[in-house]
Amino acid sequence: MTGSRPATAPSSRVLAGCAARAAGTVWRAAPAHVLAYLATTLVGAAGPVALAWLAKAVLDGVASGRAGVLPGLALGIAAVTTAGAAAAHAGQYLRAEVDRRAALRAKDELFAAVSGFPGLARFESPAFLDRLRLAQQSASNPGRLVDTALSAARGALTVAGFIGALVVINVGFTVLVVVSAVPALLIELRMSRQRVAMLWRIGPAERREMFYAQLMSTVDAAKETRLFDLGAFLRLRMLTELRSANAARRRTDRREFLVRASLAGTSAVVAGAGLVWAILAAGRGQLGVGDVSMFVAAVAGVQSALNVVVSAGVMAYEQLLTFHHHVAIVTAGPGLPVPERPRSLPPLRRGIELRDVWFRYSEDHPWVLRGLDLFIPHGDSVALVGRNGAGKSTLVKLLCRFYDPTRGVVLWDGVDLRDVPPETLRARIGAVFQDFVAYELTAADNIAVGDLSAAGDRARIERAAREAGVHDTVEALPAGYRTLLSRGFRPDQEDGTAEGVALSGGQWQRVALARAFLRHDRDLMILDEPSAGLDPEAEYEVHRQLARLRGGRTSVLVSHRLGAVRDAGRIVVLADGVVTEEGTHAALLAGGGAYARLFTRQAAGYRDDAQPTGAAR
Ligand SMILES: Nc1ncnc2c1ncn2[C@@H]1O[C@H](COP(=O)(O)OP(=O)(O)OP(=O)(O)O)[C@@H](O)[C@H]1O
Repeated sequence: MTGSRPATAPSSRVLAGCAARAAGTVWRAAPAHVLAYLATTLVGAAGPVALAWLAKAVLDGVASGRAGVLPGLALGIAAVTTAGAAAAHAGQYLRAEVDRRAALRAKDELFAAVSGFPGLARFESPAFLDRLRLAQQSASNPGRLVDTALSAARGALTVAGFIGALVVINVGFTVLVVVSAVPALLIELRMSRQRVAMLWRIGPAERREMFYAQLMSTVDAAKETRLFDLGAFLRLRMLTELRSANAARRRTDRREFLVRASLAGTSAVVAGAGLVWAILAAGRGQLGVGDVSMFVAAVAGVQSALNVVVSAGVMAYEQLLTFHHHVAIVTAGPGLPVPERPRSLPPLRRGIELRDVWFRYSEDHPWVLRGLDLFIPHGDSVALVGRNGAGKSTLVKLLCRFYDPTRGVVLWDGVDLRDVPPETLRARIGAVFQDFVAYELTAADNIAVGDLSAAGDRARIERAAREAGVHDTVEALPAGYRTLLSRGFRPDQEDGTAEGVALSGGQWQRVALARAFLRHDRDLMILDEPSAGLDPEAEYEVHRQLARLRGGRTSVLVSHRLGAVRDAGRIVVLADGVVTEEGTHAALLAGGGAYARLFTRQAAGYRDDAQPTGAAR
């Protein structure tokens, strides 16, 4: 449901479900504020009608010379006007507060769902990302829906009040005014469906526009965009996307403008006809001065209140259509099959087996793994090597169950990973990923994300940092472990943290390693290029530490630096989606296969570099 394009507008049953969900969200977020807002709405709705009746009474009193009633009526007008003004201001505050509280709740619900998706596939689906953007934009919709529903109710009350007055004066005309609003409602509903469909169509262009804008405004891309002089190129691309989105919006706006102008013209004709009739009737003595005043106020009141009802209904419909994306995401389910009867995952005893594993990222993508068989014995270190794109990182992602194999199974001591809740599996795994995240958080938090139970436990964090060889670097930062590892945010004054800093690539690599060291006691440690970016001494030191801490535990190491993998208990070469060679460093060298060729080539590179120094001696 979340991964595909919505071909048609959701059915009215689905929209009713969305409305119920939005109402529930608002009610749970701010019940007292909603009730108070309801009260101010009632006062606001009753005000204009009461004023029209009071004005009629004043005019009738003046015309009939009953001056005695006038002071009471004047007081009444003053009271109604004051109450209306107070209700309007209180209503404004209450509406904003209901909006804020409901948006907070909706956002919480949305991101709880999104961060709960165990797999990665949805985040690689453009349709899902379009939907997520619209869902984020609709976080305020539940609050706004209350607002629109109340405006509709306010409008309906005003209509009812004025209709009471109009009916007394001219029944036929009353029917005409009300019936003339029906086509307007139908036309507006159709236009709002078209607007929402347009917003969905321009979603990709708007996301691309944001992407180009981000490239031009973030430090990550600043080096390349400046050196390659990409400013004008990116700006042009951004503006092209913006222009195409604008063109679609403009077409919709123009159509709506023309239709609304015609509708307004029709209303004006109806009101004008009413006015002519009232004046002629007054001339014939059929209507008094107060009646004419009431009639004019009632026609204008009914028409404008009907307008309010129609636009509120249409707005609510539009808000529901967008909020539908939110509901689709929060009710989408996990995205990876969840076991009906989940099995527990005992500590690893025998090993992890990939049995005849076939994998491709989607049906439109080529096979990455083609019937791969591999056993990772408990307590052993297995190194994965192979050319770029051979599927090493993909295999690692299957071990973490970010995806399920397209065919075949991954077994943990014989238990299919599909039968285990993903969070249970992941709690048993430690990892450094090739594309680890540089969080814009403090140094301490950046390490603690490896195991949040260590947050606040400075001794544990420091130990991990020492093991990763980054403790001295962090200590030397302006605020030590409290230093923000980003130059993108202002320091938190209250917290006393200093100006943020930027770390070097190798220093970041060590921070990522420190996260893994926090989890060194897990059953399986995955190290995907853990020493990329480290200087040779640091690399040697890190691998020594890893070997010491991991001694007797299971690990999978992915590295192109064959010097780093030679000590692994078993080296596995991947090519063409299968294991082509497997064995110890010595055995593979002796075998003279692909590994031996790669290793000899790398080693020769080092020897060639060393030659001149040796020759000079
Ligand atoms: N998320 C993805 N969606 C689609 N295809 C992907 C995705 N990730 C990787 N691939 C493709 O899968 C293949 C294997 O990629 P993978 O990252 O597993 O290779 P690797 O052996 O780790 O490469 P490297 O040594 O360059 O890191 C590549 O052809 C890549 O284009």
